[in-house]
Amino acid sequence: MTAPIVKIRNLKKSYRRKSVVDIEQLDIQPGRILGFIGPNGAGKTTTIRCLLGLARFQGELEILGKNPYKDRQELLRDISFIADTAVLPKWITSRQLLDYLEKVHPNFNRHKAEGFLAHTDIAPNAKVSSLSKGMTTQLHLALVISIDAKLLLLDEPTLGLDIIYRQKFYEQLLNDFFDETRTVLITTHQVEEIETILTDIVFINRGKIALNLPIDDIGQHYSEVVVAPQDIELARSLKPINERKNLGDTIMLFENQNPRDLEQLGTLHTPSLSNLFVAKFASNYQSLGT
Ligand SMILES: Nc1ncnc2c1ncn2[C@@H]1O[C@H](COP(=O)(O)OP(=O)(O)OP(=O)(O)O)[C@@H](O)[C@H]1O
Repeated sequence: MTAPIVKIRNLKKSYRRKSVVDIEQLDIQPGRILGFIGPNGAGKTTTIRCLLGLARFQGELEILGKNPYKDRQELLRDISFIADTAVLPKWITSRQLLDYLEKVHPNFNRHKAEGFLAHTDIAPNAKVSSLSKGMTTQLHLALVISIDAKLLLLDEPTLGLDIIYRQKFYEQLLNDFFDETRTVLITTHQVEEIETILTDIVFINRGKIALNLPIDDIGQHYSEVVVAPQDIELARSLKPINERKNLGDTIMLFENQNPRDLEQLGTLHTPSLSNLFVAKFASNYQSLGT
């Protein structure tokens, strides 16, 4: 096996003695697109800040064999990122941004960025202050995926973008950025949009990893069954982790249950990422009456 791009062992981060990240172990190999998914306040952004060397942490964290806090300067050649609070200076124009990055970043490909921007309405002389929120994000994304980085960290990258551009962005990410030498980590609450491009999912809840699986293995561990009315009590006895109603049907989601037992109850299918998310985290929201 090749060396992981990201290696985490006992990563801990607290704010005012409150533990917000506590990840025992996580390795991310090159050539993977990992969805880093969790409820609000789960610790996703804090973990990304640690990966970027922007926050001190306890434990072991290596990116390309280096410590992001100590070797930040060196690592920034190989890491590209967009933060959920992404801001660009208001006074700068799109062209000036390209000029700047070309000068300061050895791995920035101006030609590529211009190609991405050609598909938007952003004029080279447009100041950031004159762009809409979504256009600013488009500009930022075009810059970020034009950096020849080994690791791309995307924290809610498509926030504020319309649906067509969101789809286009993920297409570009796959076709024009991603290859087997690179790694992408994406956090988003719009899980259904990234489901088809992910190779792996990591669910994080209250700072801890709740699930870490290649996307193709979900079906080996999780099954959804539309349960026939007469079998509902029997199905409940197999302890589904979630039960929901859909147009009068009762659908139950099971974790690590024998498929032969489940087949007696109805047709099995692999749950979508959003249904799996709800099943795993609905208990966080019980106080909301869900
Ligand atoms: N600078 C800070 N000072 C104190 N607490 C913080 C700070 N940054 C984050 N936290 C706390 O750490 C926890 C994790 O926050 P984080 O932003 O990592 O969550 P998240 O998973 O990215 O959430 P969301 O999906 O809502 O963006 C939260 O309880 C948050 O209040």
